[in-house]
Amino acid sequence: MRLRVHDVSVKLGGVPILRDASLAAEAGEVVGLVGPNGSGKSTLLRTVYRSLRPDSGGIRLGGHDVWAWPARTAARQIAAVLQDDTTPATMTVAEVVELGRTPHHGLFDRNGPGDRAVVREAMSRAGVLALAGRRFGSLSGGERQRAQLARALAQEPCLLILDEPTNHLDIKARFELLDLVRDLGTTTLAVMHELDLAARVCDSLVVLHGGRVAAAGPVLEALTPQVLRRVFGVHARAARDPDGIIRITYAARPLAGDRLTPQR
Ligand SMILES: Nc1ncnc2c1ncn2[C@@H]1O[C@H](COP(=O)(O)OP(=O)(O)OP(=O)(O)O)[C@@H](O)[C@H]1O
Repeated sequence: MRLRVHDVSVKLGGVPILRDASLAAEAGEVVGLVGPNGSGKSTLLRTVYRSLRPDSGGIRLGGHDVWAWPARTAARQIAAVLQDDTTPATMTVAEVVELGRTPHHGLFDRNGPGDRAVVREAMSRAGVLALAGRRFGSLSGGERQRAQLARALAQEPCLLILDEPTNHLDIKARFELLDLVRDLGTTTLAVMHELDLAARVCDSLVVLHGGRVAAAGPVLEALTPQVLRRVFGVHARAARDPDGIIRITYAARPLAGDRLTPQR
């Protein structure tokens, strides 16, 4: 489903955190939200998954105002995998993933055969089927991350929200998870810190800086040397290599060909 965030502004404690932030994700696209620490990425995500109502602007999913939906409708449409995880440690992985089915029926209704098949498939895709009987609290950081993703997949959402999805994952697991996200075909908005990984998985990027959108578009259009320097404070260049993979080269000094403001 197509996502539109238009002119979202948020103040927290009287301080402007987001200023007229807009972004778009077409149906099935993976859009990366990148920017330095404190630029407002998590705050913007919160307005989309309805944990924080924007002061102005709006969020539309498939043409519907997500803030006008009843909570249950929104829970069926939007799944979020977040860092601040409050999942009870005593629940098994299977029970955690089953929670993803709750918006599709009542909290106290039992899962039917259809639900159980969805849960099993979600665990299989996220690579946690072998952990189904393990207590959530006994999992490693990466295993928890995959269990949370399985719960989100079991929700069968139209929009997937990911906050630093590769945190805690080893390098192989990072690539596996990002390839899985790509293959889902679900509209996805993901906060990502590692620009190389964002470039690999995302159809387009939105660069936040001081609560405003500083650049947006296909990866190579968004991550220009100027944006990398002005927003992230690094000398770097993004380029597609002969394998078709976008790589980012970082340097201690300005790279040849960079246009720099003359130094006094
Ligand atoms: N309740 C609050 N009151 C005041 N300021 C807040 C509040 N919550 C967040 N902020 C501030 O809003 C700004 C944006 O925070 P946010 O978590 O959205 O940034 P971020 O880009 O996700 O950062 P990071 O990359 O470090 O996770 C930060 O300066 C943060 O300190």
